[in-house]
Amino acid sequence: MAELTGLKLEQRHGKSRVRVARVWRDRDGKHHFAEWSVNISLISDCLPAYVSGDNSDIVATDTMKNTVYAKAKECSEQLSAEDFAIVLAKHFTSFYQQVTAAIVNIVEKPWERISIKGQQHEHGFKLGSERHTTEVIVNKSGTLRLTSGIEGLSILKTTKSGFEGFIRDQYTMLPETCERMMATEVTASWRYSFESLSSLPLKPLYFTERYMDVKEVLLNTFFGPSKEGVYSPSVQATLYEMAKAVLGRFPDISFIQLKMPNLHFLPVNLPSKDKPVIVKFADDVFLPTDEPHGTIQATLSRLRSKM
Ligand SMILES: O=c1[nH]c(=O)c2[nH]c(=O)[nH]c2[nH]1
Repeated sequence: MAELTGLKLEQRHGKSRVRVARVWRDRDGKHHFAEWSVNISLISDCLPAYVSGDNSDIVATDTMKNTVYAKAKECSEQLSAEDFAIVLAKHFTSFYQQVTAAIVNIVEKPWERISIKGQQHEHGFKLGSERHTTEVIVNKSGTLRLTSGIEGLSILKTTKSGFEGFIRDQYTMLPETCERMMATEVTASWRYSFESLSSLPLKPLYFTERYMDVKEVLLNTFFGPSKEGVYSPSVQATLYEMAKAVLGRFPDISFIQLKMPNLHFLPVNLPSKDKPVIVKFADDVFLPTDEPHGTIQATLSRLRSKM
């Protein structure tokens, strides 16, 4: 932020959607692979570029793009999207005197190792669905804010869901039910409690493992045990249970946000002029819709950090 005469300027500049893929080859022939789309945004002292056309303090966004490839090359061991974002943010804040903070976002493409005849393939991958996301904000002083997440996690259960006891008024048509489908596309993001570069865990792939574990906790809570499942009285209640399970299980997560649209499957009834009816709904034939849909979101955080 800079004060000009009677004006205030807040600015940042960066490069979006820098796509990079990296292969790491083990000595025994196994390959590891990641594909990332990287967004970089730098907060830097480059006021003259805005007010007098003097670019001498500008880190070119083209340089930012090239840095992604150079750092990907330098990372000779497989690393998480979080750690790659940290590598980049650390570089920008330490290498350039002008840069006071770097914000790096990464979306990882869900390439999953394929299995052929039950055996993990050495170098074959197929595209999955949900995506691993991360955002890191690093300041010159070494303070950090690290957020990770999931987007596009589409999940559905065909029973053990209902919605009853809600406000009824002159506009309420929705019948109460204790038997319905429940479908959503989860967007989750959670903040880690590490607040400086020096407090980050050193274990390789720590954040990749955490991502997998958080996803598992979210899914286990949504679905319940394989045979009996778990009853959901509302998307709200299930969302809360999911968020609570994550904070309960992972002491290094201080905050989680969940967005869970309620994707409706409407009962189909086809009346007939003559009896009997053509289709009488019996929890079997549905009309899937995504418009309009309910939007339910919440954040859950600790009042005091467990760390
Ligand atoms: O789980 C639900 N929560 C709602 O807030 C809501 N509103 C609605 O029409 N159906 C549902 N279902």
